[in-house]
Amino acid sequence: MSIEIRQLSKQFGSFAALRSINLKIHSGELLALLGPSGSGKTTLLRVIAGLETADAGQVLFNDEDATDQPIRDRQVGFVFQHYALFRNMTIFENVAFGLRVRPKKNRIKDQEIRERVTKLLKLVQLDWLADRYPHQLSGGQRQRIALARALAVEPKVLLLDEPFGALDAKVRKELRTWLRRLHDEMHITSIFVTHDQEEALEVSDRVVVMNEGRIEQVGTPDEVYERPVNPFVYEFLGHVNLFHGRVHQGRAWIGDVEIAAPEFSWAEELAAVAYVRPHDIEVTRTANGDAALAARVSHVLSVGPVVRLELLREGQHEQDLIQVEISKERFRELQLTKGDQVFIKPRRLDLFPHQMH
Ligand SMILES: Nc1ncnc2c1ncn2[C@@H]1O[C@H](COP(=O)(O)OP(=O)(O)OP(=O)(O)O)[C@@H](O)[C@H]1O
Repeated sequence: MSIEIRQLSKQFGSFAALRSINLKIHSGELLALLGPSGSGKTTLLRVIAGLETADAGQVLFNDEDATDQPIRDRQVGFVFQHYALFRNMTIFENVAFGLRVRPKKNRIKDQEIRERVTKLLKLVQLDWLADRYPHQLSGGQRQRIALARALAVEPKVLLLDEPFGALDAKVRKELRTWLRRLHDEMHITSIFVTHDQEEALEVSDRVVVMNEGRIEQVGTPDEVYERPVNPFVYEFLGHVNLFHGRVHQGRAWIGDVEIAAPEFSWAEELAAVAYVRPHDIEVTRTANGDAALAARVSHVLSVGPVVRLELLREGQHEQDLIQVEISKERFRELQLTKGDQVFIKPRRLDLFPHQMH
């Protein structure tokens, strides 16, 4: 089922939770709604579900207007952050619930319910827990059961609101991979809300970055990470270093370091902010006669294959530490320890002249 959102707006009193949202979700896609707290992710999900009505705009399912369609006709399945499993029912009965409460004319036979529930429990790899009660399961297991329960009624759309939000980091990671695999098997159009960048980038086909009720950017994980359209997306997706500089006729300067910026050939003496990812900074022991920025190593974190350095530029404050990532091999070559002087140069950067926003 494809979904289209047209010019959707929603106010709570005088507060605008959604401001004229437009979005197309392809059939069979796994889409992440990513943004800071209060950016409108849950509200958008609830409007798509029919749990909330918008003040203006439309929701289309398979090109048909579903804006006024009641929730029971929308064929959506939900999974929320806090597993709302029924405590007094076995896991089996929890998954069967949606099928048992159907109106009589749509209800399937007991034998068929049994088969379908067993199949779903196998799908979420928890068929061995069928006779247990929710309190006898771990948090991660309960979320998988919540998903099986949502899938039982064969929804056309699956909506997940911070499904792994209440779980610890390790379980979250496992469930992410698991959700991705499950989606690849089922191909149900799915939208999940998260404020965790890594989760959105790792799991989804496309990411929708939201901020203050608006969509800032929509794209594949690679697109939004590698080519953010504005400073907000840049800062929201992973670590980024900010350098202040200037642009003039296709050249940019950060301190004495000069970098080609052909896309700004029109610029005349503009102040600019340069965004540089930690792995796009080159570190050397000596300046080799080139213009470079002098800095001092203030912290080294060398766990794993990538070494993270925190550097303090000369004349800058502690709060302006520069994060750099280099390979362990390069780190060994440089033999750096805390307090050493280094020279840095951005290898790749994105410039945002001040006048642009
Ligand atoms: N029923 C409501 N009444 C009044 N204000 C609301 C209501 N629901 C949401 N809001 C407000 O709308 C804004 C958007 O809320 P929403 O839950 O969509 O954000 P979110 O991006 O999902 O945030 P979070 O990650 O914290 O869940 C918030 O400022 C919230 O306080």
